[in-house]
Order: sequence, then C-alpha cells, then structure tokens
Amino acid sequence: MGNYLAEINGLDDFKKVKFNKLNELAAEIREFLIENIALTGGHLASNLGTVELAMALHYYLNSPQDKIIWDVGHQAYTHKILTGRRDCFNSLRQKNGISGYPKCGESPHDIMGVGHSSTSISAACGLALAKKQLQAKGDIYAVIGDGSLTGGMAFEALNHAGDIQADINVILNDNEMSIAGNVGALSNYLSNLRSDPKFKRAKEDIEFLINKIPRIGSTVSNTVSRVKDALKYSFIQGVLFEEFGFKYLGPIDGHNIEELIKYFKEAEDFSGPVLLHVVTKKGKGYLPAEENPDKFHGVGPFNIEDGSTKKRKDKASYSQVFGESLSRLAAEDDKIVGVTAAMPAGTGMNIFAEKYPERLYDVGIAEQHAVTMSTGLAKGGLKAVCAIYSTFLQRAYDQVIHDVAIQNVDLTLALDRAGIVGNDGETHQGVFDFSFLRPIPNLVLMAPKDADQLQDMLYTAVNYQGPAVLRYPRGSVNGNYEPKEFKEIEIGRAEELIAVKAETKLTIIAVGSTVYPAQKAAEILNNNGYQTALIDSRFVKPLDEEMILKAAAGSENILIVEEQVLAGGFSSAILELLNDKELKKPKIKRLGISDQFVTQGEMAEKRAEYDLDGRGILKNALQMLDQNREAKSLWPKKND
Ligand SMILES: Cc1ncc(C[n+]2csc(CCOP(=O)(O)OP(=O)(O)O)c2C)c(N)n1
Ligand SMILES: CC(=O)[C@@H](O)[C@H](O)COP(=O)(O)O
Ligand SMILES: [Mg+2]
Repeated sequence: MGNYLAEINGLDDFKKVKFNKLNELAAEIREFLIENIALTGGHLASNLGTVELAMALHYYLNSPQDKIIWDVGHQAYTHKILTGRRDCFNSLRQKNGISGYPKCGESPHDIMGVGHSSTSISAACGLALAKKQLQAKGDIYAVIGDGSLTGGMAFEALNHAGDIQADINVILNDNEMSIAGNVGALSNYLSNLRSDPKFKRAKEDIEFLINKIPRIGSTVSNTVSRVKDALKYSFIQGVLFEEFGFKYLGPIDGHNIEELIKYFKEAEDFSGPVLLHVVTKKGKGYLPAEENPDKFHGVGPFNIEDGSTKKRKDKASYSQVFGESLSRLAAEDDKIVGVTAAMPAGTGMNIFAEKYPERLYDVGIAEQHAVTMSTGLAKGGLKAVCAIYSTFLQRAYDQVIHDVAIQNVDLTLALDRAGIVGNDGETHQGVFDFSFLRPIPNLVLMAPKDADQLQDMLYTAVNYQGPAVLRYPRGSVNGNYEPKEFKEIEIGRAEELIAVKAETKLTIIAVGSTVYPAQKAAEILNNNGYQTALIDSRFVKPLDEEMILKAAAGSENILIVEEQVLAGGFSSAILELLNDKELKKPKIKRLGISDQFVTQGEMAEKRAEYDLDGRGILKNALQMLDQNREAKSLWPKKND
C-alpha cells in the first residue's frame, strides 16, 4: 500500500493523487477510519460505506463552490478527512474536538450543519433557487441515505424540487439499512430497483422503444398511451422518481469511483433535478461491521481484532429498563402497542419487539407520523406507547399539540435521551423538552430519578387517562435495577426525600437525573452542619404546588436543579408558581443550562461543566449558604 493519506491536508493535495491510485487511497482511508473510531467511537459502519462516494464527489467537484450537503452527516468522515481535518481525527466527538457531523464554522466545505435527518434535499433546493436568482456558479449535490429518505421532509423537498425543476443532484446512498433494517414501501421499491433483473435493461433503450410507438387515431391512441404507461412502469428504472420530475440514474456501484464519476458527468447533461441511485454496503471492508451494521452504526471504543466493545457495560440503561418494563406490562395487557421512528434498539423497543414483534410499529424516520399514528392507535382502542429521543420529538411539536393534547388523547410518549447526551453534540442534546412541553395543556410530564421510578412512571403513564410524557436520560440508570412490582404514582405528587424542618437553611428541589447528585450534595451538607432539605419533584407538570409552597415558606434558600435549559423549564415553573401566589420569596438559585447550545463531550464532563453533578450542586449550595466555604473541601476525595 502507498502512503497517500499522510500527504493529504486538503482538497488540493487530494486532487494531486493520480486517478489510478484512488483505490489505494480508499483502502488507507478505511484503515484510518477503523483505527481512529476504535479509539474515539463514532459512526463507523455508515462511514465505511461512503469512502469511495465522498472521494468521487470531491475528485470530480470543486468544493466549496460546488456544494455537497450530507444528510444527517453521520457518514461524512471521509469528506472531513479530505477537506483538511485528517490530523484532528483523534479528537472526533470529544470535548473541544471536531464534530461527528458537518458543522458550520468547522470548515467552509461543511455547507449545512446537520445531525437530524432528511434535511438535505430542502437545503439543496434553497441553494439552487438562490444560485439561480443571484446567477451564482456551482453544482449542488445532496447525499441522502435510504433511511433518511423515509423522513417526511425528504418527500416534501422531492415534491417541490421536481415541480420547480430545481437544478440539483440528489445522491441516494442506498445500503438497505437505516440504523436497523430500513422499513417502508419506498424501501421495498428500492430493493426491486436493485435486484429485479428486468430493471437492469438499459433505460435509454426502453425509452427509445416507447417513443417509437406511433401516435395514431384518437381511440387507438388511448390504448397506445395505456400500453406505453404499462411498458414504462414495467421497464423504466426509477419511474417513481421520474414521476416526481427527477431524472433517475442508476443503480450505480457506490464503491466504484470511476463509475460514480461517469454518472456525475452524465448528470450534467440534465438541467433539472437528477436522482443518482448509488448502492453501497454499510460497514464495507471491516467484517464485524459488515456482519453487524446496526451494532457498528454508532459505536463506542472497540477492539479492532474482533469488534468487541472496550467499555464494559455493568449497569442497565434507561432504555433497557423501559423496554423490559414495557414488555412486562404488555404481558398483562394485550392492548399495549409500541411505536418507534427508526430507533428500535436505541429506545429499547427492540426488547419489546423480541417478545411482541407484531405489536411494535417501526414507521421509519417519521417522528411526526409516529406521534399522530399513535393518536390513531389510541382512538382505535389500543394503548399506544411511542418512544422517541427527546431531540427528535422536536420534529413533531405540532403533532403533540394538535393531535395529542388538544384532543386529550390517552397515550404515552416516552422521551429517551433527554438531557445532556454527550458526544453527538449540539444537534442531539435533549435539553429543551421541559420548556416546549410544559406550556401545553392536558399533558402530564414526569421524569424518573432511577430505574425503580422509571418502572413506576411507565406504569402510571400507561394507566393514566390522557396524554402522559416521561423523559429519561441516555445511558446507565442511577442506583440499581431490578424488575419490581409496578406501583402507581399519584399524578403531580412530589416526594420529600429529606424533610423541610424548622431549622432548614436550604431546600434543593430536583427532578429526574439531577435527584441523585442533589441527594449526594444534600447529605454532605447535612453532615457538615448545613441543614438541607431535598424534594424530588417527580413531575414537571403538574407541579406539587403544596409541597413547593411549603418548602418556600420554610427555607431561606431554595436551589432548583434541572438537566435542561433554564429558559421556560422546571425552575421557571417554580418561579412562576411563587410569583403567582405572591409569596414572600426565599433566596432562589437555579442550576441548569444557560442560553447556549451544549457542545459535545462525555456526558459526565458536560454535566460537570454546567454544575449538574454532585460536586457542582454542592458548590452552588455552599455559595448560597456560606460565601467563604470552598466546595472542594467538603467533597469526599474518592467519591464523585
Ligand atoms: C429526525 C431524526 N430521526 C432519527 C435520527 C436517528 N438516525 C440517525 S442516522 C439514522 C439512520 C439513517 O439511515 P440512512 O440515511 O440510510 O443512513 P445509513 O446509516 O444507512 O448510512 C437514524 C434513524 C436522526 N438523526 N434524525
Ligand atoms: C446519527 C444519529 O442521529 C444517531 O446515530 C445517534 O448518534 C444515536 O445516538 P445514540 O448513540 O444515543 O443512540
Ligand atoms: Mg441506509
């Protein structure tokens, strides 16, 4: 193997590589990806699949004048390497390091900041319209996966782009996979395009033949036109896209740079939108990833020899507790059904599906549809439990208001990955849900502090007659996990973990993931003579007004902690309550996320940055109580 990669510090260097050496470079890039992601973690399988595609695009195009927009962006590592970021790859997804996604500001070649799916065709469409109006130069390419094409926005954009004949090229990167196997009618259609031998007939030949059929007399012409249509539907590849106004080219071997470039050239002959159907293999070149593309979709540090993960998981995750609890509930109630928007494993719904495959609906990357379809399931008499990552529920905000809350529909929304998510960075943090859900009438909103509470809250939500939302964090549960007997929690009832007493100096009010660290801080404070009470609010809506008002009346200081933005969230709700009751307010301090996007880093690291760990809570409590005391001196040395 040559040593081409070491010389590549940007596109100029890349373009100097001889065409007949590109395959050697591709092999080097694959090795580089595997070695680096084995250390940092990242989206390995998707990136192994797009090495040649990214190379072909950058070899042929002239970025950034020509614009490449990566959908989701989790497959754009080769693009990052070629555009001058090779030597930062050891910082991928780490605090202050390069992002795992294209990110504006990181490079002029990252045209769109991404992380959520199905945005690329819309962005390309806008760029094409701007280019036309401003008479600017440059080709516009959107690269979208077959999974991301299941998202509604992608269809909205195809619809518009085809109609206005936007001058864009859409590369459909078809690897037959979303994170899990891809789903949906479109996915079935793509399978046919890839595999059915009759579609292999040269498209131009068929079109030529159809056009040869003479146009004659009106009665005959109707029949001829029907025959033409039938022929067209039988033989023309990509007719669905053609009907949308796109020129379809493909299927194209996405691991053959020469073939890719040949088709890019061919696309230039058309002035309107072109869809290039590129077939790739997820995980290409690394056997463990080829065999298990879902495991290697997003992976933590791993051992290259066998693909085994480096960090041992000794504790259950919230998603696992959710999946197992839902399965236990479903065993007792056959009306319970699950809904996921392309995240069965991420949300723990795969556990439910193992037991009840016919009761889980994976709708693809379609959060809006998932929420409204859950409404339909509920109205039809079932108990729908729809699990979505907090960040992706942002897509379905109107559906929550319009289709769920206004109609007071009896369903459960389980928001996974709520709060700080870590290495995915700004686009994936689930730090807005308290604020965007709290103003919505009829919703009940709760957040478990640990595995026990998650079990009880799920049980409570499923039995509650109306829309109930529970939100819980990414990763391991606080405390231990044992499947337990379910207990219903009284809606809106907080729990006083350390009682407010006459001598209480400070009351900490926490919710969800912040309760355990708050408890640790409160214990240290009490052990050091600072009388501290602790309330686990459990609910963000409705609040336990009685308990909070009592705490406010009985404490000189209140510290409110939430893993969420401060604007409009849990602490805002408490401030509003105290204000509306015209209570003489105690001194109040709020801990949460200030008005900024949370950047990437390990979850613990980021929590510490916002003082949301035990140490940070203790520090802030002491600052309220005793300006001169240092938190460091109280925090036990070995215990974090
Ligand atoms: C709105 C939204 N929902 C869910 C996700 C989670 N997600 C990230 S990548 C992915 C699968 C994408 O599949 P595809 O586009 O085919 O790319 P591949 O992973 O196959 O390369 C999903 C579901 C997301 N990023 N955005
Ligand atoms: C690209 C994307 O959106 C997902 O792959 C995401 O990175 C998954 O995050 P989790 O690792 O938290 O499931
Ligand atoms: Mg795919």
